[in-house]
Amino acid sequence: MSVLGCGYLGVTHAAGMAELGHQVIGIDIDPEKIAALADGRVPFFEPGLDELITRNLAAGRLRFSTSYEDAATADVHFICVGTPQRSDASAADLSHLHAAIEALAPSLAHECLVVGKSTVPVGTAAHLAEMLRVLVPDGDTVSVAWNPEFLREGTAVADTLRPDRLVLGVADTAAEKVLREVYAPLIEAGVPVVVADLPTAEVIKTAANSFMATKISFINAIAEFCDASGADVTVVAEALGRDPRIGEQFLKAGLGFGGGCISKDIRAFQARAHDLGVGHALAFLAEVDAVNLRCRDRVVELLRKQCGGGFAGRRVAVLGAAFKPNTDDIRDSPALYVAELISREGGVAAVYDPRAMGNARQAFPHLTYATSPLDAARGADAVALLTDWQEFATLDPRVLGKEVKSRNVVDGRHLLDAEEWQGAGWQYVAPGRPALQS
Ligand SMILES: NC(=O)c1ccc[n+]([C@@H]2O[C@H](COP(=O)([O-])OP(=O)(O)OC[C@H]3O[C@@H](n4cnc5c(N)ncnc54)[C@H](O)[C@@H]3O)[C@@H](O)[C@H]2O)c1
Ligand SMILES: O=c1ccn([C@@H]2O[C@H](COP(=O)(O)OP(=O)(O)O[C@H]3O[C@H](CO)[C@@H](O)[C@H](O)[C@H]3O)[C@@H](O)[C@H]2O)c(=O)[nH]1
Repeated sequence: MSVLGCGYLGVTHAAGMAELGHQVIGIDIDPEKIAALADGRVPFFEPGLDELITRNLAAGRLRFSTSYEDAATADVHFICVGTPQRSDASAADLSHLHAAIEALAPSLAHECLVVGKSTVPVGTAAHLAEMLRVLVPDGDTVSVAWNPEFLREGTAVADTLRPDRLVLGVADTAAEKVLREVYAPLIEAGVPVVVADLPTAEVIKTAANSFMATKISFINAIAEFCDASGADVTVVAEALGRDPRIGEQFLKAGLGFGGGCISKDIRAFQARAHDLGVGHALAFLAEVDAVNLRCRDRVVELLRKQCGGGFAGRRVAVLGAAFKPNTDDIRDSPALYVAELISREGGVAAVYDPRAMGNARQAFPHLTYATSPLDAARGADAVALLTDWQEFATLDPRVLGKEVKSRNVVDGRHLLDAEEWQGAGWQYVAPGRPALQS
């Protein structure tokens, strides 16, 4: 089989499929990425992925190439290219997807299945099937399926090898049979399968991300309400989460969601709803987005207060650059948004992240970069905890307290032990916990 697009999703999927015993070739247009992968070097940080790739390269089940011709003999082609937000609109940019289909089509001369995994607006699978009918020499032999992916960065390997469910979006039973064969080891191990038609499979993915976004923004809206009413959002969330109908996951308030998926997916979902004449049905997602973006500004405001009303001439230790822990991905990172605002207002944002320093430096070269949390804290007017890396949870507030100019901390991820930090003489503040701020 082939995997087209070797980014966070594609390379994990390629290695995962090889681990299941398939012969896999990963194709990408980025020659540096392919050279690194062929050499067993993963161009980003994802726990456990190096070992998976090294093992499957050595076993001869996994190869990488920049040439679509090398994918010609495969009978299943997984499409994993990016579908980012368009630069001029909230809709998804499908140009990489179209380019991949155009590049693949001339090589398709025998019966095969093209399986989309990228997250797309409903109707995309049907459009790609139409493109293939026109572009492929004997177009009838190619069918299209949609198999959306639910992996999370940071746990991508486990999510691929032990998914919660497999969604098989198919137009006929032949495609379903092929996908059941591809995933046979997982299905035999008990992974539930949901078989759907193509539009349903496409909608399942964007609905899933929209639900998670809504849950996070719900608790962040409650956090705003807590700030006004004197309640504590962490206790509210704990009590809500104990109800199995609500569930405890995705109820962590703070800085809100970022990353390369959720925000762009809820925007693309709304754009598609507008196209289909049902914009009103998903209008609430605009509010979900707005609540989420407000979280970042609310954390900036807490920091501004701690810095005496403005950032000019102040130094803030920014702990975290990745959009979440256990990844080096900084796409739409709330932490870097906050750092950037501090810097723009004349402050020094001294950033430290265990894994994302390289990416952050490249995208935000004008920020200041520290070699450790202590180095970031040296002479700081405030410490901002913005990504919930476990190594930040165990920071000793007494040790850090010796480095800073003023013992001010904003816990944007509700990670730190408020009592411990207050006991060590810090002014601890966190969104949605107003009682701690007096
Ligand atoms: N990252 C995740 O956790 C995740 C999870 C589920 C679904 N998704 C979805 O998967 C898709 C990919 O996301 P990602 O995070 O892996 O993006 P990414 O930007 O990390 O990777 C995309 C890759 O596609 C390559 N590419 C672009 N055009 C190509 C072409 N014509 N042919 C071959 N390769 C091409 C790029 O060079 C890049 O390596 C998106 O639709 C995303 O929404 C991502
Ligand atoms: O209670 C919570 C949970 C998460 N987050 C934030 O939400 C963002 C997204 O987190 P997560 O969903 O774990 O990360 P992703 O790797 O972006 O994964 C999401 O996006 C992927 C791409 O579509 C999907 O495959 C996954 O199922 C979906 O969880 C991060 O910034 C988190 O810090 C919170 O603020 N509070």
